[in-house]
Amino acid sequence: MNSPFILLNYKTYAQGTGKGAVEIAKACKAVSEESGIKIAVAPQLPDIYRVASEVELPVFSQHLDGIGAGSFTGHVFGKCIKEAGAVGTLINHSERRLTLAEIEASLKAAKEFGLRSVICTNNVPTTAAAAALGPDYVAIEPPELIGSGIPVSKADPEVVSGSVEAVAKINPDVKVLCGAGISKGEDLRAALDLGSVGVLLASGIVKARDPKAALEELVSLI
Ligand SMILES: O=C[C@H](O)COP(=O)(O)O
Repeated sequence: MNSPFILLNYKTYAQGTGKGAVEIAKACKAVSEESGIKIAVAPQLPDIYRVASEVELPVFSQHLDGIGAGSFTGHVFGKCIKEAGAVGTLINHSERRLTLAEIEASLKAAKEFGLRSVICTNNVPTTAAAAALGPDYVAIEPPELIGSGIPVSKADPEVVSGSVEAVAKINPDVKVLCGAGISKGEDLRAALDLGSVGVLLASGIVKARDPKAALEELVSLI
């Protein structure tokens, strides 16, 4: 089996801001090396350069706009996050929703700048639609379970297995992540058993008293 992929989104949690962004990335690197499991982090945009410069770990952006160089004040430009050290980006996170046209434009920008793409979705039909666009990953996250501590892989296994099935029919090159409420080893194990290749998670690790110990527990059943 290929290594599962764990993508840790820092959101705007205070613990994952500034210096904390680097400390959590160091914990991720240590656990990735100990376990052999691929771990990447998505800090806030102004922390991308800092984290990527100080820790040898894949860094993702939390968002990317489908714009190019020019008159786009306040937008997130693919070239800029790439040069800051990002290797990929979330697109359409539940807390940063986009229109379908914007999702397609963001994905195009990600491809243009060689950034890996993770399109977030909220149910099986939107996962199917996202897969049709051809990102590297889709990440299925029922919004009601985000930050709840109730793992999607246990509370709503059908949305994960249904997404895996839908994506396999539409574009088998697209890999499926799942997220929302994932924090324990058994949640990750269940997510993989449902056919996803990994998880997108946040609060269970970023807000943990000891993020390294929480990560070690997360990968303990792999
Ligand atoms: O990007 C991460 C997801 O929104 C899941 O967040 P959570 O692990 O805090 O439920």
